Amino acid sequence: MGYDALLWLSFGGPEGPDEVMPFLENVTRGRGVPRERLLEVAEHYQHFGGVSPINRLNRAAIAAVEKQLAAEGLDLPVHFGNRNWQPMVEDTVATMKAEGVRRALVFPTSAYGGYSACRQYDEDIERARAAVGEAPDLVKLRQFYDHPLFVAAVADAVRAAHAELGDRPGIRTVFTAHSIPETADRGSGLPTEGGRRYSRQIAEAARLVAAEAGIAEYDVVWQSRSGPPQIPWLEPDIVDHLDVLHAQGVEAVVVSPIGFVSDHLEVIWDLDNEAAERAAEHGMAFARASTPDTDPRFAELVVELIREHLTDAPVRKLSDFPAAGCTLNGAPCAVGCCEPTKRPGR
Ligand SMILES: CC1=C(CCC(=O)O)c2cc3nc(cc4[nH]c(cc5[nH]c(cc1n2)c(C)c5CCC(=O)O)c(CCC(=O)O)c4C)C(CCC(=O)O)=C3C
Ligand SMILES: [Fe+2]
Repeated sequence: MGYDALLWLSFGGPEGPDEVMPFLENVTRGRGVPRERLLEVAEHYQHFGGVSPINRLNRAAIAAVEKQLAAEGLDLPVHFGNRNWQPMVEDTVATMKAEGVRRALVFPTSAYGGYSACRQYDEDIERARAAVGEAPDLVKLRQFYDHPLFVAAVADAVRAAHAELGDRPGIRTVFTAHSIPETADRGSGLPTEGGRRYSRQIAEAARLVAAEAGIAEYDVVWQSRSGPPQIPWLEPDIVDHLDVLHAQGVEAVVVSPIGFVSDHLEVIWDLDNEAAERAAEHGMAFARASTPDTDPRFAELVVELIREHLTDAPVRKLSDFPAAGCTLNGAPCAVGCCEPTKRPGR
């Protein structure tokens, strides 16, 4: 059961003003996102000099994982490729092939199931392999939203944000994730599960983190809605929700972007900017919990997911939902695909 590399597969983001529009065109190709929305989002990027932090954050997380691999005596070179911007995954897989990689594990930088968070990364794998020809076999690691290390890292970040607000009584904790179209959510996961894999996993992760952090009252809301306004997406939006909380007399909020692993542009714009501003308008105290990628447990988590595959270890997870996301060469998830005996590429 040999693997000779790890492919770190992420979303990608621009690294200069001229890269913003071509990046956005890659993201939204054929997805019916209105032009006005694109221009508005381009403004968010230009506000930061056209540079998304996402590539830098991925490189830093990769460096931490490389250290952890070395510390655990695992010889697995890490290659970085993106869906939407350089380094493009097609180029990365071509390099891997040229370097003689025959079989690699893939870590996608999303903890969840659903189309945008999981299935689209399978499509990226398929596209990249097709572009290269006689490509290495690529085995994707599972979804990790309910892994104890993920839950612990997010819970500590939530605790730290509460401490920032002075641990006063009456702080409301609000978990947020990227909104997706209602139809995409309903259609996510195996039909036998009843759909809504994405929003159910988000709700489950929020429940686990709240329990770990000792928080009784919390909300799960959505952010960064895109697409034409007449199409329903998951609601409520975080900014609207702050109005509701204010009307209820809530005076302090901790916002945890549980749907993301890093402080990329959607986090720093939609939360640190828009949501924080709305909270300030209402005179509400606001603290945003950090994302888990900079926590040492994140690198440990990635290496533990790798070890599951290398050693046929059982999955370590806190929810009762079936583990999912392990696929070979971009095939869709199958029932029980992450059980040790059914894992692809054994
Ligand atoms: C579920 C989900 C995640 C979490 C899972 C994961 O992390 O993979 C995620 C992550 C991200 N989304 C990102 C950026 C964007 N997402 C967009 C558009 C969309 N996202 C969607 C969903 C998600 N997105 C959807 C259903 C659309 C509509 C168009 C389509 O169906 O594709 C658009 C287009 C403009 C707009 O309309 O907002 C942009 C620029 C960045 C990078 C930020 C940076 O640059 O730092 C990251 C990490
Ligand atoms: Fe997105």
